Amino acid sequence: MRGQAGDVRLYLVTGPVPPGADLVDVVADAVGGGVTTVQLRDKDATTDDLVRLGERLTERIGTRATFVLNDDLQAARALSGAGLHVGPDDLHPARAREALGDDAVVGWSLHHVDQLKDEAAVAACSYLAVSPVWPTPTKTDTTAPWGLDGVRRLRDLVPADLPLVAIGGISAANAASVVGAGADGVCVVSAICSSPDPGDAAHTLREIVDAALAARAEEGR
Ligand SMILES: Cc1ncc(COP(=O)(O)OP(=O)(O)O)c(N)n1
Ligand SMILES: Cc1ncsc1CCOP(=O)(O)O
Ligand SMILES: [Mg+2]
Repeated sequence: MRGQAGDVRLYLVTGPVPPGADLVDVVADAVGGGVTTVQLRDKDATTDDLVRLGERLTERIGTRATFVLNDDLQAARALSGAGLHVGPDDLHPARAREALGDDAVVGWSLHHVDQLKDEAAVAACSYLAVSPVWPTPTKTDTTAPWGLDGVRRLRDLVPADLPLVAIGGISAANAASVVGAGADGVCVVSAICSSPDPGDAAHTLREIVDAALAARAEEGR
C-alpha cells in the first residue's frame, strides 16, 4: 500500500536560515508562496527537539502542506499525520509503512538504480526521490549525482503512477529542466531557506514548476 503522496510539486526540505530569521516563519512564508510539502530535516536534532519544532511547524502550516519528518520514525509517530522520508541507509520503507499506517506519506531516496529491484520497498512508498540531481554544498555525503539523464532514466523505470521528485542543486534557474526530464516535483533546501524572501522564492519556483508540468501535459508526456 503506497499511501497518498500528497502534492509534491514544490517540496521544501528545511535547512539553515539566515541569522535572525526563525525557521517557523520561513516555512510559513514558503507555504504561503506555494510550497506543497514540507520535510523537517535537522541531522543534529534529538527526537525531542524534532517533535517540539514539528509541533510549532504543523500548527503554523495546518492543512496547507503535507508534513514529513526526515529519518526519525519516533518523531514522525509522535506528530499526528506526519509522514517519513528515508534513504537506503535508513529504516526500510516497508517498516516505515507498517509503523505509520496505510494513509501515511512514506518517501525513499534513490541513490542507486538497483534499489528499484527491492519491490517491497517500492510498493511501500508514496513517492521516490532522485537524490541528488546535481552536487550541492547543502549535502556533501551523497552518491554520484544523477544529472538530467538520470532523472529521465529513473522516470522510465519507476512505475508511472508513483510520483518521482528530484533534489540537489535545484533553483529557479534549472527547475524547469528537472520537470522537463520527468520529475513530478522539485525539492529544495537553500533556494528557499537561504533566500532573503522565502515567500517570493517559493512563489517563483512554484510558477516555474506549474508551467513546466503544464507544458509536459500538453506534450502528452
Ligand atoms: C525529498 C528528499 N530526497 C532525498 C533526501 C535525502 O535522504 P537521505 O539520502 O536519507 O539523506 P539525509 O537527508 O538523511 O541526509 C531527503 N532528505 N529528502
Ligand atoms: C537533503 C538532500 N538530499 C540530497 S541533496 C540534499 C540537499 C539539497 O539541498 P539544496 O536544495 O540546497 O541543493
Ligand atoms: Mg536519511
